[in-house]
Amino acid sequence: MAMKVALLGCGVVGAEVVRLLQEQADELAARIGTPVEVGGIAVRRLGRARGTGLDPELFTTDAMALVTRPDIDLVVEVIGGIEPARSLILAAIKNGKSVVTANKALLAEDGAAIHDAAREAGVDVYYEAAVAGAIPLLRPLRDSLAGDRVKRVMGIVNGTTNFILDRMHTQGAGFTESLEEAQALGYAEADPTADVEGFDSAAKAAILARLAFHTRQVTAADVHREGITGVTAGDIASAEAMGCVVKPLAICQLSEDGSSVGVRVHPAMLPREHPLATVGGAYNAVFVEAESAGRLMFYGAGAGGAPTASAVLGDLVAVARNRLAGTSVAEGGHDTGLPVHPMGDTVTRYHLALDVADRPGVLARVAEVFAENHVSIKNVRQEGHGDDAQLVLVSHRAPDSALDATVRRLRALDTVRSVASVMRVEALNNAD
Ligand SMILES: NC(=O)C1=CN([C@@H]2O[C@H](COP(=O)(O)OP(=O)(O)OC[C@H]3O[C@@H](n4cnc5c(N)ncnc54)[C@H](O)[C@@H]3O)[C@@H](O)[C@H]2O)C=CC1
Ligand SMILES: N[C@@H](CC=O)C(=O)O
Ligand code: NA
Repeated sequence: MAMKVALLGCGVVGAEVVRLLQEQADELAARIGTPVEVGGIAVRRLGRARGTGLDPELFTTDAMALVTRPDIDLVVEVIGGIEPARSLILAAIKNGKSVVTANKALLAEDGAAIHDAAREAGVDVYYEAAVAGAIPLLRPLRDSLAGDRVKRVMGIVNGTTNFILDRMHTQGAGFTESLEEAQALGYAEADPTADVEGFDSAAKAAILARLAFHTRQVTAADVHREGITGVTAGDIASAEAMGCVVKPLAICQLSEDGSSVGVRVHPAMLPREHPLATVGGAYNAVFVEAESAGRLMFYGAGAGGAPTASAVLGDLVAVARNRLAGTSVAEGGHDTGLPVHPMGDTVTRYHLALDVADRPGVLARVAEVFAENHVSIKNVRQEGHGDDAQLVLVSHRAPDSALDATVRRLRALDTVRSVASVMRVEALNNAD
């Protein structure tokens, strides 16, 4: 007997899911062991010719009636946002349906409750598309690395912001035009503030931290978040002068004593030789460092309709197979309870460009401020002279709170006309 799928949402991702379900119907049936049939599609408005080739009778605006229909086996949620997605997913679970979703915002906020409900109902909730689109990342973290100890996950998990910064570096393009291009290509969220202010990456980082460190204690609200709207042409130029590129990073890291985790999202400078520095366009890439496995890198399309639909279909096959086998994969049952530590306790490295008065004693005074805050300087160089003098400094690793205090103190110095650029610097080798 065919498995019936209810699709919630038919936008950028949903339309591609429908296309693939139709085009690959025979392969999917062979791989699952039974055909998959679209049982209904919930949309916001009826009446548009959707070009799906499907019977118009399949479209409905009553998503709740669709997810609770007795003949539906699997629900694919690609509406996005918190409500009504949460109520629809919980209703589907309660009614014994397995769920596939691409909704990072919801999972980051309420993942624990959704997994609890799924465990209780004996159904699956799979969400590979929610982080880094097409890239197989969540199932490798959940399953393949289940026997290892993950120490750090660091990556580019937002295609829109990587696309914008890449355009700024390679074409000198402006922020607004690059964002519009990313929107036209289907990479951006419905509200692109989610991308450019780091909310999307923060949700993904929370999901990654929970899976990597087996803790239920991380939600998007716990993630230190800085968007890319403050990145200036000056930052880009400063990065290039140092042989670096600016990348939108998400970093989840176990503390040195293993008692807490740091989870942060912010733009950072990366040396050009860093593997993440070469990840251009809307591509995503994620580094995972585990005790026994060492360094692993996952790379591919992190956004866009077809790549995201590929991950949705992969999950659909997995949950359909589980259902046929009468089994489900419970997630989130074990909680290490690891809490998130404040950003100030995270050890980072800063790059600073200071517009200064070019006169004797200025460098000494700047160095003094670093020393007063127990921050060691890795290197310093002066560019220009007279009224155009700029001091460019890179610190050694120090608690973020000490680096932040250093910058605040420097801003107050008479000899520092302005702080032209402040950005964290990440490196492969974390020893210095
Ligand atoms: N576009 C991308 O590259 C990626 C998107 N995602 C996620 O996939 C999900 C969908 O994203 P997109 O397809 O890009 O968004 P979209 O905005 O293109 O599509 C969402 C669709 O849901 C419909 N919708 C809204 N409320 C509804 C309701 N109550 N009932 C039925 N339909 C409703 C909207 O009318 C729209 O057509 C989001 O959770 C997003 O974060 C994940 C990875 C990549
Ligand atoms: N808006 C997101 C889409 C994928 O999650 C992005 O740009 O990465
Ligand atoms: Na993925």
